[in-house]
Amino acid sequence: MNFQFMNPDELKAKIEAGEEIVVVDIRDPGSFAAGSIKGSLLLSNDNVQLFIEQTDKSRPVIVCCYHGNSSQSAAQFLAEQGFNDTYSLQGGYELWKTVCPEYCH
Ligand SMILES: O=S(=O)([O-])[S-]
Repeated sequence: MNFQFMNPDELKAKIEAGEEIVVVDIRDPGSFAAGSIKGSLLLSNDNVQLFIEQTDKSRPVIVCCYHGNSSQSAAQFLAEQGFNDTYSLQGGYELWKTVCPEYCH
């Protein structure tokens, strides 16, 4: 199973439709605290195992990083852990905050 790409407009549509998605953010905690996608959770080496164990693997997981590069390997990693529907957010948070400022906090 390989990851796919998702652009900010597609993610916004899923949020607005109330879809049961999981958005994870792999940036550093300071950046996450300064601004993140509404409803996202910070994923780090400290909590990734728990996340893998406790998350329904059929739910779509969207990985956010700074610019959409490192999220690709994280999305691939999660796909290899059994997640069936994983995505790398194109452009990362830097693009997200310009396209969807209403879904930032
Ligand atoms: O590699 S990254 O800058 O997209 S996190």
